[in-house]
Amino acid sequence: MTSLQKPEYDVEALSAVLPSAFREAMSRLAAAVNVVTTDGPAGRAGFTASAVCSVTDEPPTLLVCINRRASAYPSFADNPALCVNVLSADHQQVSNTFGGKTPMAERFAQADWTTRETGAPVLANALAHFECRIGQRVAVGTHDVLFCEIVAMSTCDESQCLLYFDRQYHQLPRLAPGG
Ligand SMILES: NC(=O)c1ccc[n+]([C@@H]2O[C@H](COP(=O)([O-])OP(=O)(O)OC[C@H]3O[C@@H](n4cnc5c(N)ncnc54)[C@H](O)[C@@H]3O)[C@@H](O)[C@H]2O)c1
Ligand SMILES: Cc1cc2c(cc1C)N(C[C@H](O)[C@H](O)[C@H](O)COP(=O)(O)O)c1[nH]c(=O)[nH]c(=O)c1N2
Repeated sequence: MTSLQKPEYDVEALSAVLPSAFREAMSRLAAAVNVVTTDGPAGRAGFTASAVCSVTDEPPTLLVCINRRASAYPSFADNPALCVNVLSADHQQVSNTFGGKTPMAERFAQADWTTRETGAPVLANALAHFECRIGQRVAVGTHDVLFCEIVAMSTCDESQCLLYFDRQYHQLPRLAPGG
């Protein structure tokens, strides 16, 4: 299903909490950093996203939250597929470029890309990539939550993890098995 659904709770009541206080508290929630990409009839686009989460493994599904004001939004609104590229520690500059006010062509020129199952750009040397068909789209406040069914994946065991915590990037090393 691809229709936009209304949330079942009261967004007005939630907005009593100041956005600035919410962001301050959220800055303590360390998150993996991803570049989410799409291509198709509505054009190629990508943006840096920390709001990415596993939903269920039956069927394998994740969610992505995208601000409707983002320049990438029109492409994600109308294309049927996306790719979540999980960034490695080597991708900090890629994250900055896709998270800033940079034209799309310049963003993609920063790194090497391939296409596989869906046509959404797949980032070379990402820690993992999840190619997805976008299913339900739910509007919540300023963002759309995209529920994404996985159609292809890959992982890479060579690199360290890139984390965003306290408004700064951090590198998390891979431990030896059992370590
Ligand atoms: N979910 C998001 O949309 C999101 C997440 C992270 C960063 N950003 C954007 O990146 C820029 C730098 O962010 P920062 O972390 O350095 O400082 P910040 O103070 O803007 O954000 C702190 C934390 O609050 C959350 N957040 C920020 N903006 C949000 C939004 N519009 N909706 C929902 N959650 C939001 C994120 O968890 C973020 O890490 C800002 O423009 C911010 O809006 C957006
Ligand atoms: C570390 C980090 C994490 C996120 C972001 C930024 C950064 C630096 N941004 C913001 C998003 O990448 C940014 O708004 C756009 O790429 C730039 O906006 P324009 O494309 O110029 O409109 C962001 N935006 C969003 O809609 N959902 C998200 O989960 C995140 N997460």
